[in-house]
Amino acid sequence: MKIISNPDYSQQQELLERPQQERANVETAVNDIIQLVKENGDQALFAFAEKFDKAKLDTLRVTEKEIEQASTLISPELKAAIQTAYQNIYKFHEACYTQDYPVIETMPGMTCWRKSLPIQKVGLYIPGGSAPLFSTVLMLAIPAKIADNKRVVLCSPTDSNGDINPAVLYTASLCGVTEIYKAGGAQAIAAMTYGTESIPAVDKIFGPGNAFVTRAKELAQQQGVAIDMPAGPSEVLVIADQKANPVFVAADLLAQAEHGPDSQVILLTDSITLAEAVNEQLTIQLSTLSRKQTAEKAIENSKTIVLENIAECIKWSDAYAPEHLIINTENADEVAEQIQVAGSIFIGSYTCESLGDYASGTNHTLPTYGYARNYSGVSVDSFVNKVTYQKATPQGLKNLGPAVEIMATAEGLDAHKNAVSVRLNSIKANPKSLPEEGTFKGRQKYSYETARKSIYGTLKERASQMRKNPTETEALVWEELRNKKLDIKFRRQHIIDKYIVDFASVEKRLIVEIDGDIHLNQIEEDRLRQDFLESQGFKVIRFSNDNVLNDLESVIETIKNTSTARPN
Ligand SMILES: NC(=O)c1ccc[n+]([C@@H]2O[C@H](COP(=O)([O-])OP(=O)(O)OC[C@H]3O[C@@H](n4cnc5c(N)ncnc54)[C@H](O)[C@@H]3O)[C@@H](O)[C@H]2O)c1
Ligand SMILES: N[C@H](CO)Cc1c[nH]c[nH+]1
Ligand SMILES: [Zn+2]
Repeated sequence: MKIISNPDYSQQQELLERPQQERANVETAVNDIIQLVKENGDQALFAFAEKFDKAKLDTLRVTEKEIEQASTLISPELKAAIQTAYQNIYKFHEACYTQDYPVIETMPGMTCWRKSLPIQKVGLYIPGGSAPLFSTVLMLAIPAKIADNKRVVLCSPTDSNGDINPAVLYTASLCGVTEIYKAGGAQAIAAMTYGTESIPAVDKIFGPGNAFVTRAKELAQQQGVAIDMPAGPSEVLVIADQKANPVFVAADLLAQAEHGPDSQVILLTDSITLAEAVNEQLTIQLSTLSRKQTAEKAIENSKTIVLENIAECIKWSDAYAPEHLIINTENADEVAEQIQVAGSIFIGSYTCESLGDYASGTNHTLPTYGYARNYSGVSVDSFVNKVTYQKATPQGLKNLGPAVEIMATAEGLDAHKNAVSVRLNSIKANPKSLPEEGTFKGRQKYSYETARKSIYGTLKERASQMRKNPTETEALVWEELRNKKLDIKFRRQHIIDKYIVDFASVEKRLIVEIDGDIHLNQIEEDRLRQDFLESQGFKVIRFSNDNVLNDLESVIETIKNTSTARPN
């Protein structure tokens, strides 16, 4: 690999340039392909399968039988490995996806919140030209599963027998994706953009691919279809110091070089000795690779840059905005902290990129070609839309309306102002007809009025189970509270927004919680819960199991006094 020693900043842009993609040829080819798919639908897809994949197809949808058969064609070891990866990826993606948002009362009576709603139809592209990337199925189908998109379709090219690689089919089915089509390249992207007789048009297209796929995705955006990001030829940048093992560094560079001749790998180091040792290793390791020629071509586009120190390497790495960044230095954690721009970061000499490519848990669908500056890798968030909600009570409108009227007038938008004014006038004209703030009438007394509607179904089931199986202390307290024994109507296991509280008097805005030992481990969680409940106007009193078991009488006395001290 070419070694450039101590360049100055004026050379930075030129040295960090990606290999020029053949823009003009790709552009013309992709435009023609898109046009033909738009005009001729499935027929165009059959013709392109024959032209590019040498496959004669008569249907595009993969049958159930083909999916079942695929499972018999791959080894138990591979299945077990895929399942290990599945679990890690699922665990990480589920944990990073925050579905619950706080309900914020921006002003008294004006509440706002935000919720993730799954995108209705999504299309996953799985590359299959030079290698069948079944690992990419995990990276796209798992977040789709967590997001719960209504329709998930998958396209991938076939081999010359007209078969999609069995590992791709097995993994798709493991992730619950069974609507699979035999279509590759720009034509698959065009099919998911416009729809054909067999393949549906989707709302958003995901997945990496070669230059044709990436360009087609960019063009799809002009037709109102969203895409995850430009995820083109794989690339890696390694920052390594003199202590790094040159065998490891060379292996990491080759791991991405073998993806395609258009891949690029960069080594930034402060040690010429390491740079030379890595070059020796590249020669040794290249000779053993099955994809030697591909990797060799990529290495021709690649370089080692020797800089004054690791601080300089960090600056140059940020300027390159790598898809993958491996930090193989003594103080790798500190270096990682200082990085500002990268798709995914691999820290320390044992964290090779292959771990993330397959199974660490993170996503390998990442922005290439410098797009790490402004795009993130795929996550569950990529599969949902965040919808905002707001609700004003009459008091909320009275509190906020006048400011909106003034702003609308200042913008010269009378109709906007009127939408507020007509309501304020109606409140003024009929003040008595309005419900009192904070009171619950008739059927509104039930949980679903205080629960968050979107999760009420789930919580209702849970609350009902909890009512059937109370803890010993809950049962003791309930005996004293039930049937308005304290002249207060209490509900047990009552749902308020996303929480189930032990006992609540909605009318008195009083909540009683009995804390078991588990609460010792969730102090922060309890605090957030309490803050929220208080923000909704509830007073929360807590008792420990011991309080209840040792002195139930004074527990009940406290509840009685607290509640009577807070009139409606
Ligand atoms: N950035 C990421 O997150 C990421 C992840 C995985 C893979 N990748 C990259 O994905 C790419 C996969 O590329 P691939 O080629 O192996 O598979 P691919 O499935 O993207 O492309 C194969 C298809 O390209 C089309 N094609 C081939 N030659 C063509 C031509 N001359 N004109 C028009 N269409 C043509 C064919 O239809 C073929 O089926 C690699 O570059 C790899 O580095 C990137
Ligand atoms: N390195 C690729 C992401 O850019 C992902 C991959 C799949 N299989 C092996 N590697
Ligand atoms: Zn890879």
